[in-house]
Amino acid sequence: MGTLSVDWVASKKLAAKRAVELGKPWVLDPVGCGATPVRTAACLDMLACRPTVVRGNASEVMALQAAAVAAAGGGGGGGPGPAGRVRGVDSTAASTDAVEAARLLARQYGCVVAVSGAVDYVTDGSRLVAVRNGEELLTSVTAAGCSLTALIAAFVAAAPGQALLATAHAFAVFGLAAQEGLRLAPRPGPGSLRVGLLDCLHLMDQATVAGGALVEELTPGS
Ligand SMILES: Nc1ncnc2c1ncn2[C@@H]1O[C@H](COP(=O)(O)OP(=O)(O)OP(=O)(O)O)[C@@H](O)[C@H]1O
Ligand SMILES: Cc1ncsc1CCO
Repeated sequence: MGTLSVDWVASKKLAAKRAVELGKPWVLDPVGCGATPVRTAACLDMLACRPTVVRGNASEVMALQAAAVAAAGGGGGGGPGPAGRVRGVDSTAASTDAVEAARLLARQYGCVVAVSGAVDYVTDGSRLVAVRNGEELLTSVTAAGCSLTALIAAFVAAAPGQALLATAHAFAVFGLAAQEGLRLAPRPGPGSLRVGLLDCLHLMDQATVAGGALVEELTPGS
């Protein structure tokens, strides 16, 4: 979502609508959804433009889902509840708490919804995939989540028919790059992590992904 100036919001909507017309996937990152009414309304407006994937932290996904239900005239308009309350752009809830909201949102909008956290969850409303390649220090790197969203967009653009698995593997690659970046860092802090993450994303190879990606399908019966 970034900055919500009038021109930016209008531009985002035009870009999303054109992408849909051209059959190109796009990803919504509902930054700070639930933090202010203006941000929530803007996120809902973007959701109506039919993203291929929504990627947020637990609080953002729960707030967006509650707002989507309210907008559709259903109950639940009273906000996301204590677990999903948003403090600025950071999550105050665990990703596990947002799985059901993610599933409902994915069903309502026919998109993939991904929740980042200690375990990352990705769902298309039917299937559910967990990714366990997280690195906790990433939460101290500003805009790590936004960068992850950009990586998801690249993966989904490369495999548009497989948005669920492309999203899950973007999480895995991002986490692996962070872990390796931290291992190679001169000091174990967020500044060094930021640089190490970029280096390791650039140097990522197939063997590292094949050997390290912890992507697990949790769909019942799978
Ligand atoms: N508790 C945690 N333990 C391990 N990894 C985590 C944890 N929380 C988040 N991550 C990882 O951090 C990355 C960013 O996710 P996060 O949920 O912090 O996004 P965000 O809140 O949208 O970030 P930002 O606001 O900085 O853009 C993801 O790759 C996720 O796997
Ligand atoms: C939009 C934006 N600008 C800096 S950080 C950030 C997103 C934090 O999630």
